[in-house]
Amino acid sequence: MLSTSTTPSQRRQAFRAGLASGRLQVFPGAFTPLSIRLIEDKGFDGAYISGAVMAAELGLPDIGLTTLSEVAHRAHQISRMSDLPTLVDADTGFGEPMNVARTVHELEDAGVAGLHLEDQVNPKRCGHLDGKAVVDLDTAVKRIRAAVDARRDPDLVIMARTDIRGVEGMDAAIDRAKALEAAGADAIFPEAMGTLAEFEQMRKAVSVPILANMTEFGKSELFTHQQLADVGVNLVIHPVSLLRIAFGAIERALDTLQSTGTLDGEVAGMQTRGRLYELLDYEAYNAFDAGIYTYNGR
Ligand SMILES: C[C@](O)(C(=O)O)[C@H](CC(=O)O)C(=O)O
Ligand SMILES: [Mg+2]
Repeated sequence: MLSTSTTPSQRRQAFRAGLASGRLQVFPGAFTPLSIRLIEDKGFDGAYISGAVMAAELGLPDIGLTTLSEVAHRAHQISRMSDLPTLVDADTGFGEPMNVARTVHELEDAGVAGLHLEDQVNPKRCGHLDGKAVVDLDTAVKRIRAAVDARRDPDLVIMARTDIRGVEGMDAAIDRAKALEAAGADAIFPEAMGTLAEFEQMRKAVSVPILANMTEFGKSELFTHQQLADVGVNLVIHPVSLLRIAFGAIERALDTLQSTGTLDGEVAGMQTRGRLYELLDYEAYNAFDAGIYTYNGR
């Protein structure tokens, strides 16, 4: 009721244990605080908080327009509603190394279990689009060092994302990933890998956990969890999927409403009031009220 029963530190430890478990961790993207309740209810290991989704929900493209305050606020709203560890997209860290340090503090305070910082230049782009540019190695390393040094909770997972594969190719991606690991990154997010063999190559090149981004309409095929586990990937995200699924359904329903004048035919596919209340733990609120208002201590 009201919020999670665990502390951020417990959720960070759970995230680290999951990454070290040898079992693929599956993090669907929670696009709202309510959706993390559903992800938790279905038994997933954690939830991803996507920058692309956050921007889209504000009606903005994912080109670095969202602010640290907006991201931290949303990350807090989502992270506080479940016991699952959350991994948040911190884009390029919102500025220079000192800004990156502040980003880490804000996101730590927001209760996330981990965050990733990427090596794109500002303004950044979706990692699966063409026309991206990356910063030089020194700048990329300084971002990660600043984040690692700023962290107050040693269990906060600092993940380094490299977008260099789509710009300079796989050899450059391997070199950069190694350098980011050496700079203190706890995990590597190799963006826009083309094939399973590339994931495998990356897995062999670094000793920290690696992430696979199974975003739709991107550069990677949508590999199954089994395929990813088989090449040693430690964590998979489905970052924008729930938003795409919801908006696909919403658009179809709006068309139906427009053409038929009723949503009666859509009700069977809707989440019921009962299921919504279950996710909200409505019962517990009733019980709380009953406990307070029926109290007769005299
Ligand atoms: C993972 C990602 O950074 C995100 O913000 O969710 C995006 C996802 C997308 O735009 O499909 C990305 O750059 O891959
Ligand atoms: Mg992003």
